[in-house]
Amino acid sequence: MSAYQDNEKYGEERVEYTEKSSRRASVAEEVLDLSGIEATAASKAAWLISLTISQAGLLFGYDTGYISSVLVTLGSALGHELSHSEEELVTSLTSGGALVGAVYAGLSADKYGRKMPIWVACVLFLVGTILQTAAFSVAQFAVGRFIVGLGVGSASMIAPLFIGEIAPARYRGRMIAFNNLSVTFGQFIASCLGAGFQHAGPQGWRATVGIGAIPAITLAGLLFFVPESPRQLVAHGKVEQADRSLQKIYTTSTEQQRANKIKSIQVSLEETKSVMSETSLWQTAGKIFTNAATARAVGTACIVMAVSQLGGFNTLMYYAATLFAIAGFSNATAVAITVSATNFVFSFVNLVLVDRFGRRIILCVTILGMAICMAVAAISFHFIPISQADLSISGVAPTWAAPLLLVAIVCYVAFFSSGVATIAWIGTELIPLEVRAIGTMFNTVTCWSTNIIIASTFLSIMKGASPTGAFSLYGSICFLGWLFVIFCYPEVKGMPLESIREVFQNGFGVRYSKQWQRENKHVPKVVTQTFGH
Ligand SMILES: O[C@H]1[C@H](O)[C@@H](O)[C@H](O)[C@@H](O)[C@H]1O
Repeated sequence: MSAYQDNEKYGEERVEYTEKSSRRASVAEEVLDLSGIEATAASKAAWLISLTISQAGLLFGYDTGYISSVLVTLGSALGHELSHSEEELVTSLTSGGALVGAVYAGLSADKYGRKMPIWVACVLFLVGTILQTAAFSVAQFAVGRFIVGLGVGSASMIAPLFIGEIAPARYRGRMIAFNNLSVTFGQFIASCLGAGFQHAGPQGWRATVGIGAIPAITLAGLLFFVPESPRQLVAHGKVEQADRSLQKIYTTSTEQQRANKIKSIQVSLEETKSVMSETSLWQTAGKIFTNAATARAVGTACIVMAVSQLGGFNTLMYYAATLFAIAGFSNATAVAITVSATNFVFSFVNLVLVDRFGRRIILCVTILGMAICMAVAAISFHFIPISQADLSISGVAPTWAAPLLLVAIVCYVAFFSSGVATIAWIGTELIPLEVRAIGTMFNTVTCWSTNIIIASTFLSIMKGASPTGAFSLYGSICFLGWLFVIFCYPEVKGMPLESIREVFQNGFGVRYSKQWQRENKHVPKVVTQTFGH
């Protein structure tokens, strides 16, 4: 059976599946018309464009990744040694900035297109980086961290959205997962450079921070060669430009196929507009909570995002070197590389597994794994004598305790990265179209607000409740998250949008989705997944 026939057969089933609602059926037919263009090979340009935009992810990763090594190498370069609360402040200010940046980018993206917010992010990255690199006071460093955060938030919101819009449907999952891979790659590079520049003297950290300016400049330059999102161009009535942009992405497409694609974009824009124009932004947001099915869909995405953050991963990303120094490792910045390296390597694993095995089974296995690893880390800490007053080592630990801690942390990161790290972002596929934009923003806001909680309380919790207490807390959150997934997370792998809507109609749809998966096991998947931050 040819790819086209496959699509046709699949389309028929999809239309049948959605015949309850004529409006949904008509949307399915619109999607059917795209089978031709979606079957054409993705051009080199499409990949190059995604690669370029993914640099925004790299910047997000780099700027959240270097703080771990910088905290332990700053010394008194900012006038005095930082107290634990100052460390928490400069760390969480980037998350705070990201929260503001994501909201701003989310609200203005439709007005200014996708490229402009990325350019703005590049400028913010650059200004924030210069301020930090040249800082001799905590205040200047803190302001720089906040400004960089604004860029991180904007990048975390726009890059996946942009990629989702230019990517041919067949490659969308991989292209967006690639963006997350760039985040983890940025974090990995940051920890390697941080460990390297530690040996360049007391001001070496300035080089680690300053290097972040390079990708910001190259991204700003390369962006001139990237076409604006066809969806954005159509939304602003620039149909001819949209056609040229599509031609670059689908090089072997015919004029008719591109016309169909543009028509389908117009239909989907109309749908969104008719819902949005009859209501204000707040009313649209209100819709999420007044419609039980929508509330369940958005709630599920946000809860999984919250688990990904409150489960404690970023305490390791931001404080790994501090933590390993507390646990008695002599070259803590080098040991901290294991965290970012594991994170990077296992995001490849997610990329390979997520469409094959589905989200639910991966989450069930990996979140439980995270909970168990946190419990082992808590037990290891129990045997390492740490004074709670100043988090310094105050005795001799059994020889197995620190290595066991390291193994537990590495396994935890592997579970995190191959599962909930990326799936938390993919979760926006659960959100119905009419509230997708605002729902996606809720998801991103959930990410950064829970991230702030983690980043600004880690050292205080370690001091107040002991390291064992802190890690038990994160382990318990993972365990609760696991229970949530078991009872409430439906499997929507390969499901058309119209069916995802049905999933949440009567409850969380775990059983419904299982049945759907069984019935559609052998149906080829085309134009079915939506991803995006
Ligand atoms: O998906 C990303 C990524 O995995 C990063 O490593 C992590 O720092 C972020 O918090 C997360 O949202």
